[in-house]
Amino acid sequence: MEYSKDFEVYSKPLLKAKVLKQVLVKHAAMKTAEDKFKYTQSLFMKYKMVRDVKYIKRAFQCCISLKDTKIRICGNEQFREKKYELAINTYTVCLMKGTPGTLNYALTFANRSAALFELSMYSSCMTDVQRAIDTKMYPSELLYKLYMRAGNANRLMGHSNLAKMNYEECLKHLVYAAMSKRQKTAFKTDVLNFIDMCNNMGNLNYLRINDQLPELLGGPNEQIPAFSKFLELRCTTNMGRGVYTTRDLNPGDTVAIDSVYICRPSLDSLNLCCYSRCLEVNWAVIPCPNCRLLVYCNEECMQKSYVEDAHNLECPTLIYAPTLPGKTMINLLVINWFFKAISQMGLDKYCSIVHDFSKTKLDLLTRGFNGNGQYISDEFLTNYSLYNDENNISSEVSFFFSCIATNILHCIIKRGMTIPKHQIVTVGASFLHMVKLLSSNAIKFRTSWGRWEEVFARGLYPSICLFNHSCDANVTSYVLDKKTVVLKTLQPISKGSQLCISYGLNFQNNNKQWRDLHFKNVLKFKCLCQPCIENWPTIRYTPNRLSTHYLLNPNMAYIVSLECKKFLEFQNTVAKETNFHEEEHLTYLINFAKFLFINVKRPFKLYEDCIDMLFVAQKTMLGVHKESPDVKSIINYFVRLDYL
Ligand SMILES: C[S@@+](CC[C@H](N)C(=O)[O-])C[C@H]1O[C@@H](n2cnc3c(N)ncnc32)[C@H](O)[C@@H]1O
Repeated sequence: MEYSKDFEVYSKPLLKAKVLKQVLVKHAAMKTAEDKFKYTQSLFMKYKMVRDVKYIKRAFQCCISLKDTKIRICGNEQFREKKYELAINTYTVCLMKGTPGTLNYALTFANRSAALFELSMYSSCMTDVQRAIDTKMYPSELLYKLYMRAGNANRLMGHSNLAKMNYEECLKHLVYAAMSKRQKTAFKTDVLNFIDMCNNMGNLNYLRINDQLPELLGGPNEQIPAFSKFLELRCTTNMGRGVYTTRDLNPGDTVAIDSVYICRPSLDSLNLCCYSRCLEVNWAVIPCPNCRLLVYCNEECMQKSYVEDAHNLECPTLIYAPTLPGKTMINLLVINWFFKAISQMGLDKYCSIVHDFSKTKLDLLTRGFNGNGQYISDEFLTNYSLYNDENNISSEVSFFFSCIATNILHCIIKRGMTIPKHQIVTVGASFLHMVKLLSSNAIKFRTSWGRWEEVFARGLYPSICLFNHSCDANVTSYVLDKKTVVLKTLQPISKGSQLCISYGLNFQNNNKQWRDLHFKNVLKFKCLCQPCIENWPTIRYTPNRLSTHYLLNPNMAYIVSLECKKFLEFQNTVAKETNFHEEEHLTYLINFAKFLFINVKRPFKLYEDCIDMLFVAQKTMLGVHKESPDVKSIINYFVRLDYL
């Protein structure tokens, strides 16, 4: 089983009592979530299955058991070894462990600013310099260094006036520096040279490209405002609901823009602001001083998250989150979802809504729509009614999910929340529903740093969840910022066809055998897309040369071969240019894709190549690479979104 290691926590006492088998059978036979929860709760009491260990250390933080000053020293060593990313994270851990307003806190901000500077993250560096100064604890004999760093950061960002002010402050504080007269004179000369440089360079302002959201094709859909007006939901017996188009679509059309409902980071990720309306990647974060687990860009994001994300309510429970069995991000999402919901509607209303939901049999095409017939991404019931693949999970996983739900509820109560007796089962059953729903619907954000990849957050986007998967996706997602995902068509799509995204697998790179295995083990459904049904070869085995075999219309042979030759030239020349993502190239790629779409049979190598190029070109046009105001960030941060 996928969760076997974690499952042991709960299965061990049952195995010891020789009852596991019958428990699984009995649990599987129960029809409702409420019955499953009640039964699991009774087992928890009888066999003492609760897991409520406060976290001792987080996976990433080998040094968390050290005192905060020692952690900073550890960061300094990593800095000296030029492991700047690691050093930044170690300093962040030090802030989590430390006490605001102390000397060590001030020094940590200052040291982190130095590492940020080395990675050319100048605006984050400036933020930390300012924080170090604001503590008023930073040693006065070292202040000149901070101002020098601030001057350099501002100068390199093109803010010459600000840089000059920093350099002047630096000179003022140089008198307190513990260095010889000669050293001071040499240092002063350097600073004056920098001031001269600032005088000659003027004041640059970096442009942030494409900050605006693209517009939905034809405007928003009346029923599902996150969709273009040309999309509709339809239901089929083998795929359930799916998204279809009511007119022909071109590659590049914006068909959906969805906002995150809830999102939670991996606890090993120390660079993502946890405020759900921000979710920016930020290397100069501050931790929540209470749970010391979630981090934020600044005080403002933290305060907003306390109120809007109900972090003030969930915070005490989070102390158990890292040691709870199961997938930590899913557990965090359940906790966050519950507290967000009760902060908006109160516990009584919450219980009445989830109870009614469990008793009502909903039509597939109307579930999730509110009383006005609309499907709204940030409404509770829209999300709570998402597809739940409970029929596809094994009896072990199903019981394991019940255990997680029971354990989360136990932790919440243990940390001080009062839930009246008559509501306990309703709340517990709702947790079970959420665990299942989130396990199959919460989208993963991955980053790649060179070859290394990590899932750094998971979030729920209810409108994107309506799209089915294809190993030949004709729609792709672009994560503008983590709170907004834009879906654009990647291929021509004929009127009446289904729009599909990729859940992380494609026929080009993954052969059918490999895909089948992943569908069975991870995604838990049998894929019914065209490449799977027709067993398309991977791109490696798709010949490059045009033959009559590929032509849909033999009369077009000459023109098709001419256009293919032109495309090969385009590939060769444009790939060598650095500015190939310009609008005219995008238009050329769109037209070539449309031309091949009606004239050749797939899979066809040049068509697939063209779609690959379109993906990159669209991404650049959307400015997805901009990521942070640190223009020259050397870390090529990249976000990919999938379910796998
Ligand atoms: C996120 S939901 C997609 C929307 C869902 N069809 C609904 O009715 O709400 C994912 C589920 O849709 C179904 N599905 C998606 N893509 C499929 C495919 N290519 N073949 C078969 N079933 C698919 C599977 O049951 C899968 O677990």
